[in-house]
Amino acid sequence: MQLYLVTDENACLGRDLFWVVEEAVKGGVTMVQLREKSLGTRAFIDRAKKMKDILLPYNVPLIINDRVDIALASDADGVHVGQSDMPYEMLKDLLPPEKIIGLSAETKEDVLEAENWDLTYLAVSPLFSTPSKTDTLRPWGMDGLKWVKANSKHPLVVIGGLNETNTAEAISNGAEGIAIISAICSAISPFEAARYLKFLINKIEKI
Ligand SMILES: Cc1ncc(COP(=O)(O)OP(=O)(O)O)c(N)n1
Ligand SMILES: Cc1ncsc1CCOP(=O)(O)O
Ligand SMILES: [Mg+2]
Repeated sequence: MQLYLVTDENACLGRDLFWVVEEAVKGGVTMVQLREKSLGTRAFIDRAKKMKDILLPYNVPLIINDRVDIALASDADGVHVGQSDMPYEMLKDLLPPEKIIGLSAETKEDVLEAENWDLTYLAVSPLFSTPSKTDTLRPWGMDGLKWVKANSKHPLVVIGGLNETNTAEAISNGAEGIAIISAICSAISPFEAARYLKFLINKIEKI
């Protein structure tokens, strides 16, 4: 079960992004996605390399949002793409076979199409509506998650509005990864927020 931190510098309340990420990892985050929407290519590569150096001692994989070139240049562990990013077939050709590939599914059609592909995970996106990303289609909701679980062969990550109040229910309905921006990045203590979410995940895993 993954506690998956997706970064957003704006959500970090003016605190250093690397500090926020390392605190979250110390608290129990098991995977990190570097999500940069306005950084130039060179600055993105530099940031990815620094992030990788920070994550390496914790054995936490680094995923790059959207950009396969940045993932290759920084030797990150994988890429997350959405429905308007690089198509799966091209990604598969460009990435070494051991790299992680995550894909967002926004519709039932996306879920069924992804059955043809060899993904590391499929993201149910967004599970709930969220101010952290507003250019989304209709949220799946818990009933939508149940449908995806019944119709997909892939491990499922949920994203959008996840926090300590709904993590357990998402796991009971089939999520194998909980992806989060604000409930960790904007927490007073990213360490404590991650620790509590990890505690909830461990608790439900034991049931
Ligand atoms: C884990 C995870 N799930 C979904 C998304 C959203 O990806 P996408 O639809 O490509 O939107 P952007 O993040 O690129 O704005 C994600 N990043 N991570
Ligand atoms: C990147 C992304 N993709 C779908 S929802 C979302 C934002 C999730 O942010 P939060 O955890 O703050 O709701
Ligand atoms: Mg994208």
